[in-house]
Amino acid sequence: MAIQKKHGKGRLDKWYKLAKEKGYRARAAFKLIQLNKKYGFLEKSKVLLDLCAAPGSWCQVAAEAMPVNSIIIGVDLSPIKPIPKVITFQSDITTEKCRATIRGHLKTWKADTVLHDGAPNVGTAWVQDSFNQAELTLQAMRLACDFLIEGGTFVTKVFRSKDYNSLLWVFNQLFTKVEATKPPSSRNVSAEIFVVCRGYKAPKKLDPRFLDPKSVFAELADAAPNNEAKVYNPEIKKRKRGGYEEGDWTQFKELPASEFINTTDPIAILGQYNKLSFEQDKNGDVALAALDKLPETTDEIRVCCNDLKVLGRKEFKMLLRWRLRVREIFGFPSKKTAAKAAAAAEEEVAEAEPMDEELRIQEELQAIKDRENTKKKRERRKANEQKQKEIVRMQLNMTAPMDIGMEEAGPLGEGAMFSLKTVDQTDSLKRIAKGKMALLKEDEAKRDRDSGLGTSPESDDDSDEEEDRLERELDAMYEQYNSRKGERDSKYRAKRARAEHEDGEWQGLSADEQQDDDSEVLEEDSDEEEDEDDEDDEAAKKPLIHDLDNVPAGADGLSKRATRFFSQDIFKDVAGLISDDEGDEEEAEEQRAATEDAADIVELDAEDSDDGIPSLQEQKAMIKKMKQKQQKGGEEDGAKDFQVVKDTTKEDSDSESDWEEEDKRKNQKKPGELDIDIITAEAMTLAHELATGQKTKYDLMDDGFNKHALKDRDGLPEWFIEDESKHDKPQRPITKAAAQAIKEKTRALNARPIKKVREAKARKKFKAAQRLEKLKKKADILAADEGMTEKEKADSISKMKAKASKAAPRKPMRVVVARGVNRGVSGRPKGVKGRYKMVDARMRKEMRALKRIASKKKR
Ligand SMILES: C[S@@+](CC[C@H](N)C(=O)[O-])C[C@H]1O[C@@H](n2cnc3c(N)ncnc32)[C@H](O)[C@@H]1O
Repeated sequence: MAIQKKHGKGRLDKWYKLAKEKGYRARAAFKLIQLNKKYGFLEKSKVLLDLCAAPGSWCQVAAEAMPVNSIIIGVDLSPIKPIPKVITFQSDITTEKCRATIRGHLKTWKADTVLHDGAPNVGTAWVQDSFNQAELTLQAMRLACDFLIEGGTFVTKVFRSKDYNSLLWVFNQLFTKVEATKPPSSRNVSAEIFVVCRGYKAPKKLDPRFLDPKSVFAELADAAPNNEAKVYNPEIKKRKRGGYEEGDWTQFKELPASEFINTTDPIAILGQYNKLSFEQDKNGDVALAALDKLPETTDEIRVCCNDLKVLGRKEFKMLLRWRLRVREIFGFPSKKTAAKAAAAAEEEVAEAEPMDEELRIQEELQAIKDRENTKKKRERRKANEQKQKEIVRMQLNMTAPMDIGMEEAGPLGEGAMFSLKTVDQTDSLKRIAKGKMALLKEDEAKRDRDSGLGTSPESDDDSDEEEDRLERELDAMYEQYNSRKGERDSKYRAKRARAEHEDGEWQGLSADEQQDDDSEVLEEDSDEEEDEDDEDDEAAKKPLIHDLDNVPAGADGLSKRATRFFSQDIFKDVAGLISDDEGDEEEAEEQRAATEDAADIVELDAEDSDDGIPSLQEQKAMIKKMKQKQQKGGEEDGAKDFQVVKDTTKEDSDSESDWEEEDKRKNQKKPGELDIDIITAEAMTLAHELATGQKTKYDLMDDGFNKHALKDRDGLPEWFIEDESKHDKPQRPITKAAAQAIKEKTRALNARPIKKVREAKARKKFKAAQRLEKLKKKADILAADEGMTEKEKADSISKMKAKASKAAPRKPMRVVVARGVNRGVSGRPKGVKGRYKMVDARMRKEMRALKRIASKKKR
């Protein structure tokens, strides 16, 4: 039976064909080629371990790319056909036997790179089917940890699943750089993604939990429910995709209201339960009965307690306030009473053991100082809160900056709320990005919650303060929610940053922004932090914020912005722009002269913006200068090498190239006008978007960075390049109007006669001119003839004119029937001169019949 080829998912795609053509055993080879192109780990490796290597295309690629005499070991459940320069064996990578075999092959060597492209369910040992991909990856990493050299690279395939983040977290603990990427040859429909982990930390002792699937994958699944969010932000309801919580199969949860009063964690109750009930049997809980009778337990409170799940922020606050009041009535320890008790105890101690006079004064002073400090702190906090509120009001155009004294310090001034002072070092920023801040905040929040809502004796003291705090937290959470919502959209974020940038006020990323950007990187343990490598230390010393204003102007007189722009690599070879320090003196002198002229123009508006890109005027000025210089240079060079001669061919063809002349005249640009012709609908759409301000130059720059930007086509076959060229560009939008405009333009172009017709017309014109010339000469001779009367002369001239203007009669078309010797003849049939038309007998008959019918109808 013929082997049936798989066509699902477009299995036989271009990568498949290319793999066949290049002799790779699987299309997967290109994934490794592309990963290596990006990260370049193969060329640097001398020892490589390929886990799950069958059929062996990765080994083939490794053998090609790694230095000669490298050691390559491939292992798989399935057998691997021998590959030159590669050691292969059949084994299960999750077994001890496999580890021992690898050790036997490697001896004392360590691997520079470990590859893993394993996928369960595809091997021959179906016992392994239950093993899921994430666990297999963890097993592969276990082997990597055993055999990798310090600083080594581990490349693994991972599937985007719920375990993905857990795996990334583990990778981050063990490697200094972890990046996830999807090479172009990986099918878009596949959930696979490749993680390249570089810089193996090679810890002396590895916590076994890192490699234990149970602890790695369980950790995140059992995250504590965020009751605070439920209570403080009840409007945002998250669906629980996992269904019921483990071991808790009841949907509706009820609790006696007295428990809510007693509890030390009211937030948890409000977040978890559906109802706080006042109902009970006779002789039930006395506290609940008393609570039921209290005047504070109003009808409103009862209604709220009846269904906690429908409550909003306001109602939750009301319940919390009610709890505090009831606790006071019931005589629960509060902040005030606890403070009093503490003071009394202190006094008692003081009485019992009278202090030395000096010590006492000192302590008193200290106490006064402490009191003052706390008072100041409170005031500062209040002022800050006030300021924040004012800022929000200002953003809503409700107040002016002077109302809150912002005109002096500015929003980033000293002591300002959004000052970047705290994150001006890369390490601080990294810490924040890695989630330290989040942990800290969470801890603080937890502490606040514990102390603020009843756990500590202080908490119940001052209900006003409590309310204030609640209010603040609720406001802050709402603010956070709003800003997160906006910032989740990267486009919005980029736009906002750009807007700030353009205003010249943007001074880096805020901690929050950075945190959001790196949200995929999980928090690190503080112990691990100490393990940060030298590279990080070095980076930490580098300041994060550079003062762009203090960058000195270029020595060549260009503005800072222009200097930075023209110092890019692409301008390296352009003479006359930026002189090379090491270049020869004369050349530098010449170039300086040219750039100085350009700088005069460029300097005008370059000063006030610092985005590193010259404005359009600057660029135009530079281009103009460059052109002038090139022209000048060209003329000079030309004068040296060539002799300028008159173009005689031009004269001859003058009459024939009238069309071209006309075209040129039409297309001639005014001085300073750019030579741009919009010929595609995409370009037209883009031009329109630019003109109407829907797109900016920054958007264009952003668009330039896409997955097609850095494609290399060296060594690829023609058919592949041809196929690629159809799809390897970003799909730009086209508007209906732009497409229509281009259609019109093409139609107008098509309406113009083609070159041959133009030439024929020109020839005709030329001949007519010749005839006219002849006629003129004859007319002159006639006019000079003295034997003719004036009338005779006039008649002869008009006859000559009529004759000249009369077109030569067209020779009739000859119809040649494709029969006999003429059957199947291509080109002119033998013995036929002049215009002809080949017809077959049937066609001639049909044409005659048609004529007959037409003439009959006329009659
Ligand atoms: C996608 S293929 C690898 C392709 C390979 N990278 C190449 O370039 O040819 C996945 C391989 O993982 C192997 N595999 C799955 N579970 C394994 C295990 N527990 N031990 C060893 N190999 C395993 C399968 O046998 C299969 O050959």
